[in-house]
Amino acid sequence: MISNELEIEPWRTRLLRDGRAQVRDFLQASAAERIRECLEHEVPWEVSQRADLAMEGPPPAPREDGELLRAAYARARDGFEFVFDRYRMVEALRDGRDPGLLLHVVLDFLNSPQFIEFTHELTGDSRIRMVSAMAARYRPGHFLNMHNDSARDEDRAFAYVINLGRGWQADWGGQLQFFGEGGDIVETFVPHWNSLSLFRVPQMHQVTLVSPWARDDRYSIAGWFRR
Ligand SMILES: O=C(O)CCC(=O)C(=O)O
Ligand SMILES: [Fe+2]
Repeated sequence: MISNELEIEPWRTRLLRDGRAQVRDFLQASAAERIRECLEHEVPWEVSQRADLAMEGPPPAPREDGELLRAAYARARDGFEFVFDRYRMVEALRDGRDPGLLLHVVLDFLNSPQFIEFTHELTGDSRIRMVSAMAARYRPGHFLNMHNDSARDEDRAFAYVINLGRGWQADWGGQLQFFGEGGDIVETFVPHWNSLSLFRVPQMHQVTLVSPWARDDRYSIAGWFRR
């Protein structure tokens, strides 16, 4: 599933130095295509908002989500907020939902001895023992504002994002951005097709609003390498 051409050493050095890196052409091209097909046509998406606002059923259609977005933007004035569509891969596999969905195979692969060994080599952290995963779809107007990924009940070593939006351009929004001490943006990762964004946790970051003129949705599989 991972590209045979991937060189690990340069990325490991970069991660040690900067605490973040973006690897291009991460998956084998055919795997990236097949997973993207699954994300686009087979996944039963749900709206992801803050837990206290849980919404039942599928997300509203693009032109019918104005009210949901306006309410989220209003709440975002007061603090941490996000809206995007998600599919909780770990829970779905555990609960036996959606049999035959390719994402189940992906989750098993991410937790195979072979992939866990790869996370050790890539990050230099040999205490990583599992990989969590969720699929995400950011449509125009979706966003995830500033947060640091720390969690009380999980030992998250690194966050990862496999980006599967096609031909993503820097002016489509949906950028993964990192904040420095002074509140400036210190690095931006454009979610290029089939790239792997990787960063040490905790670290302040955001996903900027996806533009109305984006010609694709920002699809991804993301989660944490956990100890
Ligand atoms: O999609 C991304 O680039 C980052 C997502 C993220 O920060 C998260 O899900 O916590
Ligand atoms: Fe995050």
